[in-house]
Amino acid sequence: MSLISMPTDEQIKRVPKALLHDHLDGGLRPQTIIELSQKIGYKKLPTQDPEKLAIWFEEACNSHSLVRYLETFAHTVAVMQTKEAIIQVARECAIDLARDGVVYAEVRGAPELFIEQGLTFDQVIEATTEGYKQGVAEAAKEGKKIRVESLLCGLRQNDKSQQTAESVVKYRNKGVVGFDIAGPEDGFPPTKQLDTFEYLRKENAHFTIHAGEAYGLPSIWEAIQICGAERIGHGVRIIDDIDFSGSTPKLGPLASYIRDRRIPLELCPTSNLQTGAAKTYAQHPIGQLAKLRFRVTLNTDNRLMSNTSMTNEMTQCVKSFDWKFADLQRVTINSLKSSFIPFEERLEIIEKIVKPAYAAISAE
Ligand SMILES: O=c1[nH]cnc2c1ncn2[C@@H]1O[C@H](CO)[C@@H](O)[C@H]1O
Ligand SMILES: [Zn+2]
Repeated sequence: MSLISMPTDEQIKRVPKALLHDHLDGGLRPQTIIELSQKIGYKKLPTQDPEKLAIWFEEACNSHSLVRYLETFAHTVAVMQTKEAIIQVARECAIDLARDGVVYAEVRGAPELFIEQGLTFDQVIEATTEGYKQGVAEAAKEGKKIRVESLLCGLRQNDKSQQTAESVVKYRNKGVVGFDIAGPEDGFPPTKQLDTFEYLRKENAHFTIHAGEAYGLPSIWEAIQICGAERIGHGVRIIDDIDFSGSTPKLGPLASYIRDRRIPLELCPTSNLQTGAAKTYAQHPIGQLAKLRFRVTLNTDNRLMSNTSMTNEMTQCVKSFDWKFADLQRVTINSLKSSFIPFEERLEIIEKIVKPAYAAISAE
């Protein structure tokens, strides 16, 4: 067997994975939500049964509407208002990712969502970093090596992005590697917060922008050409700028720019099925975009809301698009190349961890 062979389900579980787009408040364990809600007397959960709660989140998110999808975060955010709760959620996040075979993760969260009961931005950020540190140490005891870094999100519909961006600069090299802007896309263009992106560029800080998920090409164009995003969160609708009517696909100017400049797309297929950008996994543009050699990365977005994992996303890609070990390795290396950590540290993970493991597992 070799890199051009098809991995088994069990091998997919074991191959190293890298993740650039995962929301901290979208990945809680259902059991933890229930425990934390009982501790603080939060009464609005639809059920106290962890299995039923998991199903409730997934079904509530299958609405084909990003706005409805985002409403479910009210419950996770409600139980993450203390240092202890944030540490627990972040710790479990690192452990769960490590058990899923993830060796490098950039996990994002919006500090402004966790200050309802008096925490400061600094306390939220430090609790998150502490949680990852504890989770990484616990995973190491299980023999699983993972590195987790934070991205801080501003929200498109609010006005706290500048403060968040300043925190990204303050905590650079102290657990935080970049900025993102999330929230409802339609009606809240990122250009409304242009000053913040200009500030980040002046500070040489890294940032990505959610774009081209619920809204089309103009949103992607704005994120890249006006705001200066290094990566695109989702970006799935770039497919609208590719003409598939002839014998070979023809890229429009924006699609060409993104592919040829190697701008990373943080694709999250299962999440898109829920919010409506594609009907089935097999019809999701990731298959075509990977074939056309865009800088495609594979991500979970919200493991709780989408009932997914990196193993599941990889399994679906193998089933839907006949991906081989080489394709899984390519998206993993793409993620590492596109990560916001220093270049030599990306290379080290690629050369010392990813490539040797793919070579060994694919040779079994
Ligand atoms: O797919 C998405 N698109 C846009 N915003 C999202 C998505 N998933 C989560 N969030 C938003 O990001 C916040 C910080 O983590 C979440 O609270 C949610 O409101
Ligand atoms: Zn997202």
